[in-house]
Amino acid sequence: MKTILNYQIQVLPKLNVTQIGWLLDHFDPAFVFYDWENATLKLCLGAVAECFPAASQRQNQFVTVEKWYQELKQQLKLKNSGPVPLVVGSFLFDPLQNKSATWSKLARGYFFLPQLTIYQTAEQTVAVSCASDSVTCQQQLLQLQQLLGSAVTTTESVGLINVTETQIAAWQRAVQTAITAIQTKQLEKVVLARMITAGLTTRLTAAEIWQRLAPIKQQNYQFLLKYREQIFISLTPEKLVEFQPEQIRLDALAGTIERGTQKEQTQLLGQQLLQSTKNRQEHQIVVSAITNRLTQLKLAVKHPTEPQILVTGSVQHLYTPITAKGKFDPLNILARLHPTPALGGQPQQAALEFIRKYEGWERGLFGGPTGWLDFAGKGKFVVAIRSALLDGQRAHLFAGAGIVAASDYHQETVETQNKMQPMLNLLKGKNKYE
Ligand SMILES: C=C(O[C@H]1C=CC=C(C(=O)O)[C@@H]1O)C(=O)O
Repeated sequence: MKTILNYQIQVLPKLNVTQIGWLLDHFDPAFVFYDWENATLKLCLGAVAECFPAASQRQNQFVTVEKWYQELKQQLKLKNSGPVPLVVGSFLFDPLQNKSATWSKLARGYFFLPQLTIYQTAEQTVAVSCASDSVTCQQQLLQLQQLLGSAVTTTESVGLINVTETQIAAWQRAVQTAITAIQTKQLEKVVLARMITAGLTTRLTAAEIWQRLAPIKQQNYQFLLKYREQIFISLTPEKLVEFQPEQIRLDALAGTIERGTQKEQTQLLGQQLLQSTKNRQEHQIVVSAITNRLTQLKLAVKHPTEPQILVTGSVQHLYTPITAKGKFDPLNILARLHPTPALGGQPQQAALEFIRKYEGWERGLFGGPTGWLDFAGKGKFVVAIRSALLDGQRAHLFAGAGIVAASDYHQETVETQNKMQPMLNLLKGKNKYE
């Protein structure tokens, strides 16, 4: 007999950061996603159903989620209006990379249909409770009310110890190898990333991490995914794709320069970035690849001819907003787009093989699409860069840089350092992010 999934909606008072943190600590799995573009927050707690996108290497991770999502869609009795349940989670960057111990619990990627989804906008906060029967839906809403009433702040003072990067010399050699491969036309571009590992004096809870992440007001998406006590967080400026009915919006983001301490200096550096041939080339490869892939799917693609500047907390980027219209299947779009040359390279397969061979560690969820998809034609996925994996008293931080023929490994090292800085500050508990 086919299972039926019900859901119920309840309006709530606005949640504060303490309450959000409290809920994150009380549920596993838990996911929170703050979207700076429309100032909305989605808080997803407990699982009605789960999916591990890369559980089998034989099947494409997007196909696995598509099948699971379609089954859920058939089970859901969708109402005509109001908020609806979502599926949320993270795909792996590359399921074919060699496995390491780092990503233990999250090594197959992770998606779930939440028991409770809380939508918070400037105007209202609404909870959607989902379960196989209406009594459970009610109980979940009651439990939520009780937890919200008992929320207290937890603050840990954490120190960083042993910040290590065993592979820095190897990474710089890989950058040199990439430059040679590009100069000899084996590749056009490849993105190489670094991982640093830090010991923490104490284990950080999801609540504590969210209390540090949430106040960071930059043009960044913020998310936290907790699964069996492993916590993956990101402060990413890069939207991969936003799905709206018959329209998608994307970002081409590639080409980087530092930002200044003063506004004028930042603007001057921005001008320099716009005039840099190396960065323009790095950027154009991404715009062309996205445009080609979408055109092949018979979508009508539009974008400005000149890139703009996007300023984040520690660096600034060349940025081109892209829109595409037509009929599409969201998971097929994700499968075609990921990885764009902003995270993989060009040509895509040759770049992936280069990364597998030379990067020397497992990217796991770093650089993968993370986000949500509802059952009414909407969704949004960001690229999980400027991210960190917290596992007990250990933190792994990740950041990469696009390598083209004119790259210089010293500059790419500084660039990746700058990209990691906001996450390092967060772990150190520094609060000057504005
Ligand atoms: C791969 C990362 O950044 C990408 C996104 C924007 C700019 C990039 C660059 O200029 O290299 C990268 O392609 C990262 O932050 O880990």
